[in-house]
Amino acid sequence: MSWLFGIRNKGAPPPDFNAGGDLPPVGGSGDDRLQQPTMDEKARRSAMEAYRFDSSALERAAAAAKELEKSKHAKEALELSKLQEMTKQQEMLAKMKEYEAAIEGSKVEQKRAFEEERRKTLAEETKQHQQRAQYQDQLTRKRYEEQLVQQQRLNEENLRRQEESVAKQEAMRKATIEHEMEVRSKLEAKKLEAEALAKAKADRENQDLYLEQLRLKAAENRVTVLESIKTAGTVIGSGVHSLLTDWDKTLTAVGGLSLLALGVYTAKNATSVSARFIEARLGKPALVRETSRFSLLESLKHPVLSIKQFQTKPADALAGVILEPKLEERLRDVAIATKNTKQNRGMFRNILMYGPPGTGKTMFAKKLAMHSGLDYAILTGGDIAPLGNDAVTAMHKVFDWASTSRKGLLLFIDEADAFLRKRSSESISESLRACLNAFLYRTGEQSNKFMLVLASNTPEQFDWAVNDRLDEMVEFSLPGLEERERLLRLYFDKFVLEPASQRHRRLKVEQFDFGQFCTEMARLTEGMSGREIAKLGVAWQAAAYSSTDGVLTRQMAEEKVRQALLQHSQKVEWQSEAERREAKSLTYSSKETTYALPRSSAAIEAPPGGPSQKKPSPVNPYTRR
Ligand SMILES: Nc1ncnc2c1ncn2[C@@H]1O[C@H](COP(=O)(O)OP(=O)(O)OP(=O)(O)O)[C@@H](O)[C@H]1O
Repeated sequence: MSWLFGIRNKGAPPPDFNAGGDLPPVGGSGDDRLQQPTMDEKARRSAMEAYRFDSSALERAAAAAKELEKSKHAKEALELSKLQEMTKQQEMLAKMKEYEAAIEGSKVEQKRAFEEERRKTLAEETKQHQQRAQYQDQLTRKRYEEQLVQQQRLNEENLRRQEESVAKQEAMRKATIEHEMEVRSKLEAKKLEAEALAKAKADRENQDLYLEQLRLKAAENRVTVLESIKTAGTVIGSGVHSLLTDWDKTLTAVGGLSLLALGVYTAKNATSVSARFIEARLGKPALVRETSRFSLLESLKHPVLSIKQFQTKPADALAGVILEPKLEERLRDVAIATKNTKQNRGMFRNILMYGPPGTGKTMFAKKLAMHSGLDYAILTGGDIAPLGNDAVTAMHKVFDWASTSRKGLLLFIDEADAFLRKRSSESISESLRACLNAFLYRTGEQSNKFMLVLASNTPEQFDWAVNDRLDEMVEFSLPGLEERERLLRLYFDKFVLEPASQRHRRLKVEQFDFGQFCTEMARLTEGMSGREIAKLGVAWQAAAYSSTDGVLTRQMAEEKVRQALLQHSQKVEWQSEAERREAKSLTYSSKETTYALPRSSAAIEAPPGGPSQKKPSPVNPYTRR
């Protein structure tokens, strides 16, 4: 029924206004479509449409009203339609409100955009202001700089003018002075000439007078000297006469003179003896580099160190020294013999320790001294040559000092070949020869005060007399595979594991098989000395400390070994070069206890296959495999 109130259902078909009309249908059948309307016809139809009135709707409305009147639900229908109308109106109102809100929103948006635009404009204006101000500032600066330049130019011009005028004045003044000097010198010359002439004239006139004066002065002088000699002779003569005639006086004079001479002589000798005594007991000789012996001066200088030295107890002579088992056995015998000698106050034996550097010679000598309850003193042969003529005195001082030791002294001379060379050798200087003689003199007899331990890398250079004084010769060779492994373990433990176990240290170690690692590295480090392996331990520690987290990884440790090997091969190359030049012995027999089997330099230079063959890779000639 909605169509009655002008509401048409979407699905309902539109009323057929053409039904029964005289207008032709718009669509039509296929035949009608063939007959297309003409243009006039179309115009006419549209004009008719404008004035046409549809009366069928009214008719239907009337019929419906009638029907409604008859219906008993007419009132409810009306109410319902009213309600529908109100609902629609409310919906329309809500939509209007929405539109209004949208309009308000758009106004706000418009205002915001406007404000944004205004802000941008303001910023742009400010920027332009700034640019203008900068530009003006630049202009002002430029102007100021130009003014400055102009001012400077003016100043320079003024200065130049002033300088010119000063130079002119100076030139004038100089010319005046020169003229004045010229005039004055001419006057002076004339004056001098006149004076000389006048003096010459006067001298000529007074010549006789001068000669007379000189003669008188000489006669007076002669008389005075003769008188003085006569008086002195009389006085001394009468003195000697009275001394000789009076016996008491003669005796007193002789006695007094003798006493005076004796006093001077005694004082001189007593001073030097007491000085030597004090020096021998209190101070250590300058040649001694390091000593465990107590000395008052040293203990005052290093009190803590001295107390520590007192507290150290005799330790095992081979503790921490890793050597070939046979050598260890031999050294242990040496240590026991030394200890017993000390205890029984026997005569000490002199030992020579030879072999490549860094194989533990010094280390063992120190431990030997401590083990036997002796003091030790370390000297270096290289310190003696620079002393020149004083070397002999210094050498005597060392032995004097050694002889005063109460505990007994192990005198360790490192690099002994530096001054104990063959006396026939040309390279030994006169003072070194004298020093060697002094050494030989002081070591000619066995001593129960000191034990002599010599260390050398080239013992074949020793003088025969030195060799004659040696009781035992021990060779220290480079560590073999087993010893290297033990050394690696020792220093890995000392420098890495031990610090890592201490909480306050920053050092840590990654978890890996340390034993396996040391075994592998021992195979790689062939030819390295004990010192080089000890340094490798320090390098591991340093690597850990230098890492960000303080952790030593296996990779880092391996890298350090690789670097140490590279450095080692480089050192060996240098060493062989130097030794070739000096034609020194390069090899030691590791098995025998004899030494000095010099190899000819040609043998080193030329590889077995002839000189044209490839140079052998640098292998340490001391290596024991
Ligand atoms: N056999 C070894 N066992 C343990 N450590 C060793 C050994 N050899 C060398 N070292 C280490 O190397 C360092 C130096 O050794 P040492 O001074 O005893 O060598 P050296 O043979 O006297 O050398 P040089 O001939 O150059 O004086 C020692 O402090 C020690 O850390």
